[in-house]
Amino acid sequence: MYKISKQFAFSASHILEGLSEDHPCSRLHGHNYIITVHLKSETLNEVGFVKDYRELSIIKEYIDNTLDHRHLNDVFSVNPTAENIARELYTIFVKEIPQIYAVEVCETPKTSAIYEA
Ligand SMILES: Nc1nc2c(c(=O)[nH]1)N=C([C@H](O)[C@H](O)COP(=O)(O)OP(=O)(O)OP(=O)(O)O)CN2
Ligand SMILES: [Zn+2]
Repeated sequence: MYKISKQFAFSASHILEGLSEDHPCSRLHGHNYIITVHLKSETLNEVGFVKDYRELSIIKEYIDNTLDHRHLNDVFSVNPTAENIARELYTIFVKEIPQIYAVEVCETPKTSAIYEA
């Protein structure tokens, strides 16, 4: 099995619902998000790629147009936790790029949430 990944970055704000009032994440705040998209394939194409990294530009377009410098509570119909964002993005991206098997969302350099199909 071959596995590749590519990272994308965006900045956005959010408020997490359902937390106690004294939880800092219940207040408006922002992150410099890093999204890692993971792809896998049992075979390579004629060039030797799972998929050309450059063909992942549709993900960058989606992130730039839909997520960057947005308030994520306005973008997603679910609470914008890292876990929920990872699953939502997986569901959107896999329709265009079926080799995607997981999406990882990092809100800080120390935290990571992965949704894997
Ligand atoms: N399982 C999850 N836990 C938390 C999420 C999440 O999406 N999933 N989100 C948050 C906050 O939005 C934000 O990520 C803050 O996280 P935290 O680790 O508390 O960030 P800090 O930089 O403040 O952490 P330090 O420990 O002070 O470095 C919270 N939890
Ligand atoms: Zn947060």
